[in-house]
Amino acid sequence: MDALTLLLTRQSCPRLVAPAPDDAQLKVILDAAARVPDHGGLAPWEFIIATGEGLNRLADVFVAAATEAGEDDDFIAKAANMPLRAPMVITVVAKTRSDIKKVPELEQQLSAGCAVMAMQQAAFAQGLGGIWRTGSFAFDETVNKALGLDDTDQIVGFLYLGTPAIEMPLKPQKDGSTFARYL
Ligand SMILES: Cc1cc2nc3c(=O)[nH]c(=O)nc-3n(C[C@H](O)[C@H](O)[C@H](O)COP(=O)(O)O)c2cc1C
Repeated sequence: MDALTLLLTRQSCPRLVAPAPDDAQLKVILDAAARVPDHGGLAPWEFIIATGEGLNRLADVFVAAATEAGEDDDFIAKAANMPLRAPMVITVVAKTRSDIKKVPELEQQLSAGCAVMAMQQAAFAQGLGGIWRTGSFAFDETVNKALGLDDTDQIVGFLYLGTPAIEMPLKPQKDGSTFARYL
């Protein structure tokens, strides 16, 4: 797939099944993430890969967080199933530093966000599917602790990856110029 076709046809796929990205595909996905714009070369990211049993461990983390938050049984049951909606989930964490004056933390989080997008694009370009999700567990102290994150870390996405279960019709193209203006 050429670069412009990728940029102009990328879309999310919420229905994902096995197989997960294989080792070679995953390497491309992670290398694409490590290639994103990164002010100051801080590499302010961490990619936590869950597949196989790891998905059950992530489900346990979500259940613990939902329980701790006092959610009802329906939500807890939903939480237990969330990571099982794909054969691989990569939790992308912005590991920001506040002591670097020339690189505000927002820029570091944006770089981590770019990493999510780069990974989704790298998956898509290899014929895989993916969807970037967040939800309350991206902003949850219990989840952060269970994943061994620091207080200053911020989860910017759970990237669900796998093989598209269905062929997604191409969404209509939005006209980008409608969001633009000249100064
Ligand atoms: C930061 C961020 C968080 C998101 N969180 C969710 C989410 O929790 N659940 C969801 O269904 N979609 C979420 N989305 C939207 C999907 O990733 C996706 O972009 C959307 O379904 C539109 O599909 P498209 O990418 O094919 O245009 C999020 C997108 C972004 C950028």
